[in-house]
Amino acid sequence: MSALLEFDRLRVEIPTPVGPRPLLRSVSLSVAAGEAVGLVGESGSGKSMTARSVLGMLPGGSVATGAVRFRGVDIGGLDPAGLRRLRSRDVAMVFQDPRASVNPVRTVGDFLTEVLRERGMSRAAAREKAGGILADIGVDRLAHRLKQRPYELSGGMLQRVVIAAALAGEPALILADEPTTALDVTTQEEVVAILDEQRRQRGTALLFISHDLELATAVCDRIAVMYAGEIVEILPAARLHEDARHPYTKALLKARPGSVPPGERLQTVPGVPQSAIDAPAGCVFADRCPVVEPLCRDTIPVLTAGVACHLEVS
Ligand SMILES: Nc1ncnc2c1ncn2[C@@H]1O[C@H](COP(=O)(O)OP(=O)(O)OP(=O)(O)O)[C@@H](O)[C@H]1O
Repeated sequence: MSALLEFDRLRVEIPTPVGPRPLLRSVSLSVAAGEAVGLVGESGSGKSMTARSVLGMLPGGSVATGAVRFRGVDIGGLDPAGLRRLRSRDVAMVFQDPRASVNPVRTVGDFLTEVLRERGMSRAAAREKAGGILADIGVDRLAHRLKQRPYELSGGMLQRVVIAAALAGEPALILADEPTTALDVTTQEEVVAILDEQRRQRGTALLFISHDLELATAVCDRIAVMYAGEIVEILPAARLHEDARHPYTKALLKARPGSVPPGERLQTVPGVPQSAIDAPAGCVFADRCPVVEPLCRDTIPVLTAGVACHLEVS
């Protein structure tokens, strides 16, 4: 299966007064056409940075090495027109806060038809197509909705509109960065179900960023576990519980709310989450790992057969 999207030892550094420091240490991951991959890990591990790198949205002054390839083309080598084309045609992004994605004073109809109009579709045809997608995802009173402005919609309804806009452009890939974290639990489930169903029907690939392992497992084919700027394990979502080998993945699984009987104290991953910038020289997880060995402290384990752990590679 050839990759639609491929991160090849992507490293991102920012300048600091004490010299360049990493935000991503080395990210290698591929997403096939139509595949859904979940990127999970604690806050600061670099999930958003990884997704943003696909659209060339890295912090100013940062330097990226390695490569991010879309359909085999290195995104780092695209000119501004190529990057615009990638953003408007091939890859759509859905962020955590839907209100940050929309212009507050424009109507839902204008927001939904923008990409289609840019591609030369007539206003009437674009409205019909946008309305059709809204209907597909269960939005009622279409004519009324198209005239509404973002502040008139609930967070859940607005995130549905943002997902509809992403789908309207018929991208090959959707990057969804914690798309339901800002919503209440029931709405979260509905919005995730819509994203899951619609992208399956259309054969759209998905990079689904979440700190919620259960949610990612429910909608993804594979799960990539990220820690301090590196992918430490990649495995099929259906085998996550049985096949997890990395000590960090195992710790995350134990820290899930459903992993302890009701009333018992929830386990946490011992220690504090680290970013790439303060990760140790060897294995990124060495400082918190319950089975750390001397080798782990100074030698970086390479991601081999889906896991980056010295104890798993002999
Ligand atoms: N604009 C920026 N300039 C400098 N450092 C940044 C910038 N944005 C993020 N970082 C740092 O890069 C690292 C990775 O951040 P990122 O937002 O990708 O993590 P994350 O895993 O998505 O976390 P969260 O779940 O909290 O969103 C963090 O240490 C963060 O502080």
